[in-house]
Amino acid sequence: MDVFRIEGPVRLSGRVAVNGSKNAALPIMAAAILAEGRSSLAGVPRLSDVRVFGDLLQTLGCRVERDADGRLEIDATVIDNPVGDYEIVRKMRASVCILGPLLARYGRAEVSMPGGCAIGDRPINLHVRGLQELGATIHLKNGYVIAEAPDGLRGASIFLGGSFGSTVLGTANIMMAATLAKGRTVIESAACEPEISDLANCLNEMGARISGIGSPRLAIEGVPRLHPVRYEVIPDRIEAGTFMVAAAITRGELKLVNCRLDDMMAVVDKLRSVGVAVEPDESGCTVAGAEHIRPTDVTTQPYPGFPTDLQAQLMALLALAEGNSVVIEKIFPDRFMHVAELNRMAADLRKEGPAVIVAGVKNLVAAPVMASDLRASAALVLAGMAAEGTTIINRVYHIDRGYERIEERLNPLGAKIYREDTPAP
Ligand SMILES: CC(=O)N[C@H]1[C@@H](OP(=O)(O)OP(=O)(O)OC[C@H]2O[C@@H](n3ccc(=O)[nH]c3=O)[C@H](O)[C@@H]2O)O[C@H](CO)[C@@H](O)[C@@H]1O
Ligand SMILES: C=C(OP(=O)(O)O)C(=O)O
Repeated sequence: MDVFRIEGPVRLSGRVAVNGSKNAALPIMAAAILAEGRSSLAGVPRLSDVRVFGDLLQTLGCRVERDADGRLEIDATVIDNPVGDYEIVRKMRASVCILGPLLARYGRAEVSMPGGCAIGDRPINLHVRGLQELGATIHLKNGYVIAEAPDGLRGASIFLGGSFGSTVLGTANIMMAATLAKGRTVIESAACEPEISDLANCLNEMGARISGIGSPRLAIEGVPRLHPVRYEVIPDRIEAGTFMVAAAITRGELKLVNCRLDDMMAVVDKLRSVGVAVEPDESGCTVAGAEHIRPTDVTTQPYPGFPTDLQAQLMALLALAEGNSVVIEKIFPDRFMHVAELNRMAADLRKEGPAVIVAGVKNLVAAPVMASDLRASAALVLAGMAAEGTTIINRVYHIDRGYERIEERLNPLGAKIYREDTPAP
């Protein structure tokens, strides 16, 4: 099993290109199911989540391969096994978004319930209810969601709100299903995340008729069929945010290219408020750390608020601020697995329900730590680059889910991150 050995502290400088977005690419890969034929996607990052999703599509009957230019080609001419197998689906939450497209194209889908994971409870009740409102019958058998619509789906008005805001993948699932439904669907309280807008734009390129893109009210006029697409996914705003914090926590300076600051207003605003300089330019921005980081309060929220997927990384930075900060997690109130690990590195963090009080310390100190989930692992890499000494991060397969060979991208900028193989215990 791979571990990271990180030597710190370092100061990063240089230019780094942000990859295509994982959380846009995965639902867009699912959208390829909706059209008979071969779709071609650019900007799909080479991540373990993408490989797993490709394996899932292949089990359905699709052919998935990279072409010579690195585009991901998905041939969905044949879908002959509309089953999302437990062994694959359990690895990744996004697998659940094959449910809507399979149901719409094939009239039936059996998809294993995605398990809970280290970031807390992750129900799919809103996905199920939305699909039922489109006319599907749904029941649970042996841990599988069995969804059927032999006579097709029909448009409906669907409300997707909850106390936490909306559901991102739930919006994706229902929007995809509705593209082939008879009549008009309106999704109220739809997720407004840029990844949902990217999916909607891709679906429209496939012949769908979706309006209200980027707003909480999506209207979808059903069409009889969609066609395959050539499409390029948007840059990953979470990877970009992670690189921004990397510049800040190492008091370095990074130029980010392929970065859409317009998708990151809350992040940029928060970083500026603690003293980090973010200067936009034609292809992205330059981010420069400060010798002194100011404390702040931050609450994670649905887009356009501060994203939960950057909460752990920001907390690593605030651990070094001059004073006390408060981090409140409103989307996944238990998403704090990084707290104990950062404390092992001499941070001073105290969890109080869905909040963490961060008492800034002068220095972090290297330690052996455990990666528990994707963004918690990213926070540990960031902390490791700032800490004095040798940090060992176990279970780095979590970080490979969402960051492509992160050590090979940070080391040319001055990081000292070494991937080492340790025998399983
Ligand atoms: C692959 C992908 O894109 N994952 C992202 C997606 O996850 P995902 O789409 O799974 O997250 P959701 O937006 O669905 O979850 C938001 C909140 O809604 C609740 N909920 C969700 C569905 C449901 O049927 N019932 C329900 O109660 C969840 O428990 C959570 O409290 O959005 C999250 C919130 O921005 C991000 O952290 C994840 O990185
Ligand atoms: C939580 C994440 O992904 P997933 O929803 O696939 O677990 C993430 O990208 O931060």
